[in-house]
Amino acid sequence: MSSSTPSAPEPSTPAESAIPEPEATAPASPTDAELTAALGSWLPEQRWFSAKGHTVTGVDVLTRETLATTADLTLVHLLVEVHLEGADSQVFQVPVGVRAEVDEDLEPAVLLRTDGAGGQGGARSGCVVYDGLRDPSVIGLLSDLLATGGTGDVRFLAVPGADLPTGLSGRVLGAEQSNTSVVVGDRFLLKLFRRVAVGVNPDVELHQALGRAESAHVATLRGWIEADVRHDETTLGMMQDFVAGASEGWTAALEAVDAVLAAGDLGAGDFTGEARSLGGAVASVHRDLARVLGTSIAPAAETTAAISARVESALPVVEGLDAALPRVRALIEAAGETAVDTQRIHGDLHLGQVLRTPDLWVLIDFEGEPSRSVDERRTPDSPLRDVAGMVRSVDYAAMSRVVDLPDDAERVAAERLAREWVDRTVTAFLDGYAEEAGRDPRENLALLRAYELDKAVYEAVYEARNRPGWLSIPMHAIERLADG
Ligand SMILES: Nc1ncnc2c1ncn2[C@@H]1O[C@H](COP(=O)(O)OP(=O)(O)O)[C@@H](O)[C@H]1O
Ligand SMILES: O=P(O)(O)O[C@H]1O[C@H](CO)[C@@H](O[C@H]2O[C@H](CO)[C@@H](O)[C@H](O)[C@H]2O)[C@H](O)[C@H]1O
Repeated sequence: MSSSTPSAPEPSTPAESAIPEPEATAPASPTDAELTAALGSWLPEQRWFSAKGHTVTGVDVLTRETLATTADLTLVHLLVEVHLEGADSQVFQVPVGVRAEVDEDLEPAVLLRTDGAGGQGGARSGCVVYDGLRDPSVIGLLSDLLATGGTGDVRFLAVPGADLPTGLSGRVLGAEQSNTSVVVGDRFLLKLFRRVAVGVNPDVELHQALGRAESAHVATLRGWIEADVRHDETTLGMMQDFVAGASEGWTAALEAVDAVLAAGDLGAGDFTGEARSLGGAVASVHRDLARVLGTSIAPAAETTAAISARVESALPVVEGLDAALPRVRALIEAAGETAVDTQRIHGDLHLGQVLRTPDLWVLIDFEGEPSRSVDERRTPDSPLRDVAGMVRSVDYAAMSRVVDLPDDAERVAAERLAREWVDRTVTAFLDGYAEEAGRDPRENLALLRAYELDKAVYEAVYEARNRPGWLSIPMHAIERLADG
């Protein structure tokens, strides 16, 4: 990919471009001033806007590049810097479509309508600017650029032999998450990172490494999009095979929990077989990452200091966290006595990051926690962090189904059943991991618990900012962990 990842395959040479040349009839472009004014109110409403909870004090267009122009559509790539009160600014990627007018189905994606007044260089007609990733034609243009190799400031690079066809169109995936993923031609999954973290994104780097290891538990990487941001090569997106016919681990786990709660019987939603094979898949991916990218040892004190720092920084954001503080500190201290085996890991593993195909589990989204810097995310860490992430997620799946129940005897019974389901499922997951890894994560229980706590604190901050109705899920987990 770059000088910073020397073993990565070189991108393939661009073929003849399928992107049409600009045409005279293309719609007018908005000015930067129009864009920044509109983005100031539009960005905070987006699910992927990671600066929620901060007041936006200003928006600057950092870079603006027209990527493609057809008769009725201009695709403009924007990197925008959002200035925040009392916090560091954040950079977001916003590819926009510009048309003279849009169909009804694109109305919800509209960011700005100009009336044509205020344009630079004389009169111009009005235009509609909208979130490009909602438009199948825009997705098609991005995919064509990957297939043919875009050579502007935003670079489109295909993995050698990727053999990407042109002329595909796309659709946005239902659920918006930290980033925006679209399906292209029902064959590929194109993900555009929304908050741009300067540097090479671990999602591309680790997919490349696991490709070299021929891991069966990841989708094949086909290409990526990058640009220099503040002089550093920075990943903006990636294209990989779309895993067809797969169900998300989160959905599968919820179905099992629902069956248990509806029947009042653990046997009705047994997830232990799935959890066991999931544990095996995670262990297999860890082994491959260690083999290709190496291992190291870190003093446990470094790990516990980082967890303590996370807890401290969460205190002002998460109301009530301070009540558990002395017990939380004791839990963290207990983990600080041994050295930690480290390697590259997934970094943000949960049930929403695993896909169940008829044959096996596939792990996705190796980006790490989006709120960390790229350097932090690329630092080797204990595989127990991933194990803890999945343990927390099993708890989430069960508790998300009881969190909204009225506070009565029925809820108490449901909670008890849900907790038993969690215990069984977690045990099976850890058994499956131990069997494949040849090493049981429970051998270092104090460290495993410290990572669970770390994740629960991260989740508490995440929920406080994004889903306050679910805040009690990680808060209860913190209480349980703190109580030993
Ligand atoms: N290779 C793939 N094949 C099929 N679906 C995928 C693939 N990768 C991701 N997805 C789907 O896209 C969603 C978002 O992908 P993810 O990488 O987790 O994005 P984010 O960084 O926004 O969390 C996932 O929850 C999953 O349902
Ligand atoms: O969108 P990402 O995949 O990058 O992850 C972020 O959002 C997740 C929520 O979608 C959040 O995960 C938390 O909720 C999940 C259920 O929605 C649950 O499975 C996870 O265990 C829980 O941590 C994740 O932490 C955040 O980084």
